[in-house]
Amino acid sequence: MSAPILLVEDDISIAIVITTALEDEGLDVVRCDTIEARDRFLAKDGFSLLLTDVKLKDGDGIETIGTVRDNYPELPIIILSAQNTLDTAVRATDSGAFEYFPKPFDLDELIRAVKQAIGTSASRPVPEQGDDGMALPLVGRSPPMQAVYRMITRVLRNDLTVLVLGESGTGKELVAEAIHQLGGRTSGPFVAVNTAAIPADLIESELFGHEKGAFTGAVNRHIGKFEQAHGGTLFLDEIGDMPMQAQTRLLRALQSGMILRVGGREEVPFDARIIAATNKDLLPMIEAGTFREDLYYRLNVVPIQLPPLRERGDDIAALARHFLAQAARDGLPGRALTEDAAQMLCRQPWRGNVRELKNFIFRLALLAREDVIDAKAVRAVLETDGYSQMPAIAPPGSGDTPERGDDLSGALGRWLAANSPEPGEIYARAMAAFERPLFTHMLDTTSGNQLRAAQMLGINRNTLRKRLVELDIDPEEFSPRGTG
Ligand SMILES: Nc1ncnc2c1ncn2[C@@H]1O[C@H](COP(=O)(O)OP(=O)(O)OP(=O)(O)O)[C@@H](O)[C@H]1O
Repeated sequence: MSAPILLVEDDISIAIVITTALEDEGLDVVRCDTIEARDRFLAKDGFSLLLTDVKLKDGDGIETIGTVRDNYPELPIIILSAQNTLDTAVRATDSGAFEYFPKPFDLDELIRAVKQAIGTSASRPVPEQGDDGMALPLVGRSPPMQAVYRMITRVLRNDLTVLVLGESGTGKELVAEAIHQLGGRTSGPFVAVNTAAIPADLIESELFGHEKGAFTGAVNRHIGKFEQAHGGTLFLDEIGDMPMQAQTRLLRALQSGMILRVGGREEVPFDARIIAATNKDLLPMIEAGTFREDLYYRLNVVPIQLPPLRERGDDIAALARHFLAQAARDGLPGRALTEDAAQMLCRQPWRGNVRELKNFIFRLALLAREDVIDAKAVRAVLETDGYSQMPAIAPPGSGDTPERGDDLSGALGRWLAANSPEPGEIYARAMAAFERPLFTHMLDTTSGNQLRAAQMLGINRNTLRKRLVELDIDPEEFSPRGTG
């Protein structure tokens, strides 16, 4: 069960309604009605979410959000307000809140936002959206993914054009599907076009359709993707690979809200939300003249940047377990993962991002000999796959970490000269060299209290716990009991 939600609300009837609704969803709620009490609770215990009113007896809930964000950077915040003004909305959004709900609000919507913010909807396979039963498996609660969810919630109630950016396999299409299914166009179709996979001479006819006789082979009228997506969402994947001529036509369509079928005489209006995606860096392409600048600005109304998997290591174990469950639903043997096995997966580089991890997990489910997959079983499949495994993080005193009086650049110089650790492993080794003295110092200061150490560091308690295991640091050694 996740940590409780802290609700700060001084209208007792609203507080009861919200608490009851959240508890009915199996969520734990702690309630208070002042900023002073809020800060006291936050300092005392870990919470999964702060749900706060604006006008409180002892101050303004938004004005003080900055301090909360500084002290608890990973805590998602949802603001509720009776001051239903644009100014409050802007201040709430600027404060970095995950979501803002003017009162009176729709309770179901609030619950949905709460679940999204704390990641429960993301960590379960979620088939609850969409009548066709299609799941929205956006797994991951790491801070970069929380930022992605925040952006997604901001575009659900409008039809703004979204540009999803990120390396291949980071989940761009999944984000587009999530926007479609959670937003207001779910009764219409979700039409995805991979512009890189269509031959250049066919792309305009694919997107905009063609009239009978428009070109040799056009024996019938063809309805293009823009029209097929009527009432729904058109997802233009790999937009960076679109030929120039098609870019021009696309720009014209976006500007006018009308399309012209190839060989057609009259423009027809289209009604589709446009979400585009690319794994390319479009700015150098604009410089090089291969991507239209005006089209870029048309598409880039709301950019959503998906982080590579290596920047959200915290999500790897959850994703791995999610894919094991998916593999079991797909008919592969049901498997579980030990903590050691999950840690080993977290140390892999996953250059192909979530897609690569997913493929690996499916192979693992197929090839493992036992139902419970341990680190040895993971290693065996990694080796058959020819993965170059990241070495274990250097234990203290191995001679491979910066020595006392030596700075990190000194150690880096030595590593580079000796080619050890190997390229590709330097970041992990440098992080270990930096984190080890940092964490031991903080544990020393807090007598081994991990929660306090994590709060002082401004990182999540679970992140600290995970890194301590990886670095083989035993917090017990710093507790008064451990030293005795
Ligand atoms: N956060 C996530 N939770 C669960 N599954 C995910 C997540 N992100 C990606 N996946 C899965 O990983 C695979 C790759 O995702 P997707 O196709 O959306 O990536 P992409 O960024 O669009 O890739 P490309 O740029 O190559 O088209 C899919 O099977 C998708 O379901």
